[in-house]
Amino acid sequence: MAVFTQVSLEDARAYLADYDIGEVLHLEGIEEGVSNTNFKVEATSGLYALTLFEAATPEDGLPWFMDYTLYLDRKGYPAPGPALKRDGQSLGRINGKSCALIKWLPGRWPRNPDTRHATSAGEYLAKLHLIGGDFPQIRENSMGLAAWPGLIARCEPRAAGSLRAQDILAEFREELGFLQTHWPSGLPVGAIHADYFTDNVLMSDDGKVTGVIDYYYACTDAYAYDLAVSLNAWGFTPGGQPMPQMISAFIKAYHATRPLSEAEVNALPLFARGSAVRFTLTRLYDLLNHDPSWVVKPKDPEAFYRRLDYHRGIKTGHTYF
Ligand SMILES: Nc1ncnc2c1ncn2[C@@H]1O[C@H](COP(=O)(O)OP(=O)(O)OP(=O)(O)O)[C@@H](O)[C@H]1O
Ligand SMILES: N[C@@H](CCO)C(=O)O
Repeated sequence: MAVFTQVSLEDARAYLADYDIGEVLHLEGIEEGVSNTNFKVEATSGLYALTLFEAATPEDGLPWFMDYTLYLDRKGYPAPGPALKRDGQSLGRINGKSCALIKWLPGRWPRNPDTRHATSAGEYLAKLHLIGGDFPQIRENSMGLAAWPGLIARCEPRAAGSLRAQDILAEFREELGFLQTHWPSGLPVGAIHADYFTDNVLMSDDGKVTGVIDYYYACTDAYAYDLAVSLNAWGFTPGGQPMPQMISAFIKAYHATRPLSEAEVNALPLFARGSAVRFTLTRLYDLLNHDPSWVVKPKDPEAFYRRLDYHRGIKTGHTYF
């Protein structure tokens, strides 16, 4: 469940009085999600999501996230742009947390995605880069290559009690050396989503993208890195086994919409290794610091760890096609 902070209908009405959204009719806590508190808001002017930002979302990134999603929304991309208060602000505070009222987007994220879903998702990732890539504000990737040594160090104290975690961290220290030496540079860079997982892509019943949500890791980085993150998210079974037909459907649709340069294709295996390390580490950190009394279940780091071996065996990015 993802209602970490309670908000009553009265609290919400008092806060939302600063917006021109009509009367607030209904407020419903959203069970899904692991990072922030979300409510569905029904007002006479339509549906919205009220998000309260919890500790996992960096406070100093909030203005960037709001401006970026507003930019995307205004350019016609299906992003949940923030509603603005009468004073023009998109951010506020409710019950001690920073919050935003954002557009409610239709659709449901695909529970059992097939190549049809992967095709539409690949097309919309490319559109995100084409439409929003030139967003003029810069935000460093706080979960990029430079952050991984620190993430390993933060996992280490808790890993003392787990031989498996120690093995993974020892291997990652070596892998990191390789990634740092070979990390591609000089590729096209712009605003990227950086967390384009199936549960962040809403779709219609016929498998077409209707909304892309959750921009709270978005940043300025290589488009090909965003593609590698997404291939890891869409192209593997929940247990971490590759599904080459899903990888192929996703990358072909991406390439048909935003053609990749040869240098970008060549960078993909390394970027995919890096992204496998990134998500294994954040999941491992969450698992090592998990308190069994918490209702949110930690995600499985092993499933991401398994992706690493697959990408190590890929000699050229053309294999993904
Ligand atoms: N703008 C929106 N439009 C429609 N549905 C939304 C919107 N925002 C959130 N939701 C719904 O709420 C659920 C949880 O939201 P979200 O994934 O953003 O939670 P989170 O805790 O911030 O993220 P995560 O679990 O990925 O870290 C989504 O799966 C979606 O069903
Ligand atoms: N998408 C991430 C979690 C939230 O960013 C994961 O699956 O590990």
